[in-house]
Amino acid sequence: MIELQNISKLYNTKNGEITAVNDVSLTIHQGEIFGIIGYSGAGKSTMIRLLNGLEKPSSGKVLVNGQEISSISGGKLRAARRKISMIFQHFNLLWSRTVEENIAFPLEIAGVKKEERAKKVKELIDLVGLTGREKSYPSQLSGGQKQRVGIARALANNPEVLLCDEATSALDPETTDQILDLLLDINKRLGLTIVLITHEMHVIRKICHRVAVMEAGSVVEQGEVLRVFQNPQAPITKKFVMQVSGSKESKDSIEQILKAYPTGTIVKLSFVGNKSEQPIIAQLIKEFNVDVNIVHGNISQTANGPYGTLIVQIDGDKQNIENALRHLDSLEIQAEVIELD
Ligand SMILES: Nc1ncnc2c1ncn2[C@@H]1O[C@H](COP(=O)(O)OP(=O)(O)OP(=O)(O)O)[C@@H](O)[C@H]1O
Repeated sequence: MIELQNISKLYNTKNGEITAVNDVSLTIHQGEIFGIIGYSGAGKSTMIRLLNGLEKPSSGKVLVNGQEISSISGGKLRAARRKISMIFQHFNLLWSRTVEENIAFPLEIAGVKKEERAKKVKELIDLVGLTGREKSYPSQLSGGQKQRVGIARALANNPEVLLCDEATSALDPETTDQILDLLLDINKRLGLTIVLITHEMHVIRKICHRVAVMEAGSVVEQGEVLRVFQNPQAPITKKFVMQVSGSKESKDSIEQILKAYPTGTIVKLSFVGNKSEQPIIAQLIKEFNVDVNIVHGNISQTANGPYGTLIVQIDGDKQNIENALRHLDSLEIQAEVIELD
């Protein structure tokens, strides 16, 4: 439903030309939650502005529902943009208006009649869990509640796409999780397509179906979140995955266990879906007559199911270890022998 075809965006600055986005092609399907992750300066904000038609690409096309956002202007662009809504890191609420007046604002602009407006505002307040806070002003709300107002306001005109610009970056971890749960719920209930930009892999892991990783204006990797977690390719993707998989601790643990058990083979197992629930370790010990020490383990839930890594030391007869590794391979569990460098 959203297609970016060979998009580039150049800016002329007094220090010369800057390529903010460099030949990016992406397809975002209807009803999915698509994440764009990158460090500061990677080009994420520029991408969002290209998606909602605030900026025109220097070359390439942006298509939303078959309509070329990048080439229309005036009334046509305004009509197309009504179907694309946005929430922001710092909420962008009107401070002199109450919760219900903030949510009613886009409906007023669209010319919706008073009675219908009140009905819609009530519905939205219920949807985002703000019942009882209708008459509060933004200054009287917590960060999470402010973002709930932002979400309700963004949904007022029944958009087809919700763009989230670092929507949880100003929130503490617990509130972040609550807002992400709300976005997931809205995505499921309304079938709304959500595109979010973030620098936090936790956000991607928790709610996105697919992800694009950006570095210096380019998309260096994209794919299903589970696949990217299990098998990151680009060095920057590996760094992002490390943010949530605790690989740093595992390196320390491996050093410790190598000191304690200088024999055997250290293996990192990665598994997805219900393979993470099988009694794999018990099987290895029973069937292949090897000892298995658990060094480090971690299971994460993603929007597409569980993803786990387990680092183990397998010890015993060399042939038995090889057979055990072959068995893991046949279960389609990724087993990577690791050594410290
Ligand atoms: N209007 C502009 N004029 C000139 N350069 C710009 C403009 N907007 C962005 N840039 C440059 O383009 C590059 C990408 O910026 P962008 O804001 O899209 O990155 P980002 O990933 O969103 O980073 P951040 O999270 O820090 O905003 C940067 O080098 C930035 O300085």
